[in-house]
Amino acid sequence: MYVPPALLVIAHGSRDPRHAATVTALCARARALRPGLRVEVAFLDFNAPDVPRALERLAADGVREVVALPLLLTRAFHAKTDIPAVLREAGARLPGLTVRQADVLGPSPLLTAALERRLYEAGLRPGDRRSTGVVLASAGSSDPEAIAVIAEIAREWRRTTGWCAVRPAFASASLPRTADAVRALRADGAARVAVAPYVIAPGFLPDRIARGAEEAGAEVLADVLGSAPEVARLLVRRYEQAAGRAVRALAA
Ligand SMILES: C[C@@]1(CC(=O)O)c2cc3[nH]c(cc4nc(cc5[nH]c(cc(n2)[C@H]1CCC(=O)O)[C@@](C)(CC(=O)O)[C@@H]5CCC(=O)O)C(CC(=O)O)=C4CCC(=O)O)c(CCC(=O)O)c3CC(=O)O
Ligand SMILES: [Co+2]
Repeated sequence: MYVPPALLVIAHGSRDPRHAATVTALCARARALRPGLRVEVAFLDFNAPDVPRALERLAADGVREVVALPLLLTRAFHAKTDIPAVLREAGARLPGLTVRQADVLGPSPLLTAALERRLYEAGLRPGDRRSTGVVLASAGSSDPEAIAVIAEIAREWRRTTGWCAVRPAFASASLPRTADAVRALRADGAARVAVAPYVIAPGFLPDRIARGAEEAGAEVLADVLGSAPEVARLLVRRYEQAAGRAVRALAA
């Protein structure tokens, strides 16, 4: 009988307890979309279980195949270096287990849809589009590829949906900060500025984004992506893309 690979969602982790609570809620939503699929969570830092412990548990339960899905929006340090190293190391100690790393979540039209959902929940209306400048406020990275992708998402979002302007901002490692992007949008002539945090869960960096929005007087601050239904669907999609590759690899 074909048993689909288990899904191990690998989240960043945070000292802020809202982070793990949000990740847990998101995974519950993904589980509800695929009853029968085993979905577990592990954290890179700050929260338990860590990735080796979660893989040990799966192996102990007789699981043979795992899709490890980075709960990350960009292919940067954590996705390119950190997670592959952790998986290699843990996998070497669990020879009965095959672990495949799925692609990161972004970019995806589902994420843009979730950003729009959060903006409307925060009070924007469809008629506000042409007079509203939006800050795409990401966590930031020292990886230039990730920064370039965020800038491209901002351009594409503006082009396809008709916001007055969309500017990227970064909460760590890279510039501009949220407050600078809010001021730049005002200088562009936006009548109203909305900050859309492009992050998964509340925590240290999202709080920094919120402070920047407040400091520069943004009219609207959207919630984080969190357990938006579009994000839960995207988890399942990235799992299926990686699991499909696994099935083809077995057949070859
Ligand atoms: C490597 C680095 C930047 C660099 O230098 O490249 C970087 C990279 C990335 N972090 C990402 C995400 C998150 N980072 C945090 C938290 C912290 N991140 C911090 C630092 C650094 N993070 C730089 C190392 C500097 C160094 O220490 O050498 C901390 C320690 C301190 C600080 O920022 O000052 C602070 C802990 C604060 C504390 O102590 O509590 C949280 C949780 C939270 O915010 O609470 C989330 C989840 C947000 C969410 O929910 O989405 C992503 C996005 C991945 C994606 O989704 O794409 C990338 C990009 C990537 O992978 O590169
Ligand atoms: Co970080």
